[in-house]
Formats: sequence, structure tokens, C-alpha cells
Amino acid sequence: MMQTLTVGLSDRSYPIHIGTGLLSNAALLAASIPRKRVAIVTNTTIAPLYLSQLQATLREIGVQSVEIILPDGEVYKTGETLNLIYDGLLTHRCERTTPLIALGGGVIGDMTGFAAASFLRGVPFIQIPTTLLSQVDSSVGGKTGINHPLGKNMIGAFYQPKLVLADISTLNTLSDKELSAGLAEVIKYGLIRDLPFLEWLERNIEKLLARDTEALQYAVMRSCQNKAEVVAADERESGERALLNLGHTFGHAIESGMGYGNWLHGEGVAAGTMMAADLSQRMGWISTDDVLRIRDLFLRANLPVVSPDLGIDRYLDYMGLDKKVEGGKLRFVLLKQVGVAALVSDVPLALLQQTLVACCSKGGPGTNWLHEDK
Ligand SMILES: NC(=O)c1ccc[n+]([C@@H]2O[C@H](COP(=O)([O-])OP(=O)(O)OC[C@H]3O[C@@H](n4cnc5c(N)ncnc54)[C@H](O)[C@@H]3O)[C@@H](O)[C@H]2O)c1
Ligand SMILES: O=C(O)C(=O)C[C@@H](O)[C@H](O)[C@H](O)COP(=O)(O)O
Ligand SMILES: [Zn+2]
Repeated sequence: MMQTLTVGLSDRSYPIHIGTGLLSNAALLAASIPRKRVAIVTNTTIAPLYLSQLQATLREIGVQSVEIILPDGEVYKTGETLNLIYDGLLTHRCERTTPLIALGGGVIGDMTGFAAASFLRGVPFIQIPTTLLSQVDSSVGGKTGINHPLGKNMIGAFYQPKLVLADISTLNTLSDKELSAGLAEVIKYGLIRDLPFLEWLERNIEKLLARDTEALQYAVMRSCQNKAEVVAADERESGERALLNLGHTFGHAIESGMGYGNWLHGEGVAAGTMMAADLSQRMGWISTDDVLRIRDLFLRANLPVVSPDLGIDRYLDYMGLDKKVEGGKLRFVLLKQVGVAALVSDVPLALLQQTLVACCSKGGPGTNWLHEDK
């Protein structure tokens, strides 16, 4: 059964359709593609899996497609690769009304969205996310962009899609490691604002790992519901939206510091969230049992809970470029309780240093108090 949510942004509102077999659903695409031509941006891994299926569906509604096939990997989320999209669009004489379809994970979605925001000063954009992470997070909300060697997603734009089509069937070809990476962002929603969902995840994480379709569809739907509510309330991150960044101040430092692609985004988010949990405990807000509860769920999802030892100075350097920095001061998303997050600007440096030492040490968060390991 297909479910549909709406991201409510007045005249820029758009639907998120979630279900199986949606890549073959011509009617859904027809509703958002008034023109006879689209450009599909994808990569060398996804093209052989899903490109011809999507093109056949488009042909059913009389739409021809040009294809732009990029190299695969976070390491290619760069200005050079963005130029390959512009090259393709210009070579194929795409126009202001030619929609760009992102067919792929978050890397393809973020880059295609930025190309759509900037090509001819803005063309229509459709997200067809094919990883769990992109279905639960990156395809919704309009953050688009590319990385810089000094930091993640440093160049970009807020640019909303016209449609998000999350076909759960595509998750069958995803690797176990990528599926787990997506679960990090799913768990995030439970931690920041949806305790009942966190409890559901604690009961159902093994079903998700086993790719139970019903469980996956529920997790994608509930995640998108949370994200859509936050984005509708604060599209450009002047307040509440920053909470979606739980674990990302640390996680982005890990991704940049370790070299893009060596730690998956979701893996950085999991380890980074453990650092945020550890810091929340040091601030006196959550208990050691809470930290261990979070750690247990990440471990069950096959995610890392110990961060790489970049050294305190390198962590501070990378985190100093975080987009939440204000007046030169770091701001962290921390947990006031499990299920309730807040943006905090007055973290004592000594506590931050303790977290950086504790979470990069052998046992990881929690173990330095309890000397307990799994
Ligand atoms: N815009 C946002 O709000 C937002 C939110 C979260 C993450 N992100 C960004 O998203 C990126 C991570 O996205 P991701 O985790 O999807 O990684 P990804 O896009 O690199 O995809 C992961 C891997 O899976 C492959 N793949 C994709 N779909 C597949 C399928 N169905 N079957 C088999 N293989 C498939 C890809 O080719 C790639 O090798 C990061 O750059 C991150 O910064 C953005
Ligand atoms: O949509 C948001 O807002 C998020 O923060 C979602 C994050 O999961 C995502 O990784 C986002 O790209 C991070 O944004 P950034 O502004 O810190 O680059
Ligand atoms: Zn993220």
C-alpha cells in the first residue's frame, strides 16, 4: 500500500509518496511532469539497477529522458562533479522548464538539487531516493550542496523538490552497511523528538535489518513525518530545524577528518550522536543508563559507537566550521532527555574536551564510567 505525506510550505508544498513498485507507477510521475523531456541524474552503480525501469515508466507517459551518469561516491560530491551535471544539461540543451530527476542516494540527491537550484537560476527538481538514508532524510527538506575539503556540505542552497518518490523495493539491492547507515538517521528522529518511535525501533530493529517490507515502510513514513513537520515549521534552520543536526557537528568532523567516503555519513552520525549523548550526560541532563541505552540500539543496528582519534585540536578545527557556529561560538544539539533535544551554545570547553577524549578512547561512551563492553 502506498502512503502519501505532504511537506507543507504553502505554494511550494510537495508530496512524499512511500511504497513498493513506485518506479513503475506512471500516474505518480505524470502528475509532476508536465513537459515532454526530463534529465535524470544518477551514478554508475544505480544506472544499471534502476535507470531503464524509470525511463520505461516515463515513456509510458510520453516523456523522453536524457541521462547524466556520475561517478559513485561521497568523494565525488564536489564542484568538479557538479560541473559534469551542468555539462550534460547544456550539451542536451535542457531548458528552464526541463525537470531534473535525482535517482540515487543522498550524494546524487544533494548534488542534483544544487544543480537544479543553480542551472539557469532554477529548474524543477524531483527526488527519487534509493537508499534508506535518502528516503528517510536527505530527499526531504531541500538542503542541497557539495562538500569542501575543509568541511561537509559547505557550498549549497535550500531548494525544495516538487515531488519525492520513495520506492521501498529499491532497498532490496542496498548493501547491509548502507542499510545500517540509514538507520542512524532513523534513530535520530526518535532521540530528538519522537520517544514512542524510539521505543518502536528498540522492538523492531532486527526486522528492519532483515528488510521486512512493512517495517521498512513504517520507518520511512514515520521518519519523513518527523522531518516534514520540522521543515514545515523552520525551512531555513533559524531554530527548530537545527535539531535534525544531532550528532552531525561531531559526525561531519569525522567524515572530513577521515577523508570523504572512509566513514559513511550515517556511521559518522552514529558515532557523533554517541559523543553528543556523552556530552549531554556530562551537562547533567541524561543518565549513564540513557547513554548506554542509545549505545545499545546503535550496536544492534551494526553502527559504530566509538569515534576515530583525530586528536582534540583537529576535532575543534573541523567543528569550528560547522554551520551552526554563531559569533565564533560552537553550538551543539544535545539531549535534555531521551526523546527531547535542544540547541546549546554554552558548553564548557573542559566538558567538550572530556567527551572528545572519552569517546575516542578504546571502550567508547559509557565504558569509562562503567567499564562495561558488549
Ligand atoms: N540534504 C539532506 O538533508 C541530507 C540529509 C542526510 C544526508 N545527506 C547527505 O547524503 C549523503 C549520504 O547519502 P547516502 O547514505 O544515500 O549515500 P550515497 O548517496 O553515497 O549512497 C550510498 C551507496 O549506495 C549506492 N546505492 C544507492 N542506492 C542503491 C540501491 N538501491 N541499491 C544498491 N546500491 C545503491 C550508491 O551508489 C552509493 O554507493 C551524504 O553526502 C550526506 O551529507 C543530506
Ligand atoms: O535536514 C536537515 O536540516 C539536516 O540537518 C539533516 C541532516 O541529516 C543532513 O545530514 C544535513 O545535510 C546536514 O546539514 P548541514 O547543514 O549540517 O550540512
Ligand atoms: Zn545527516
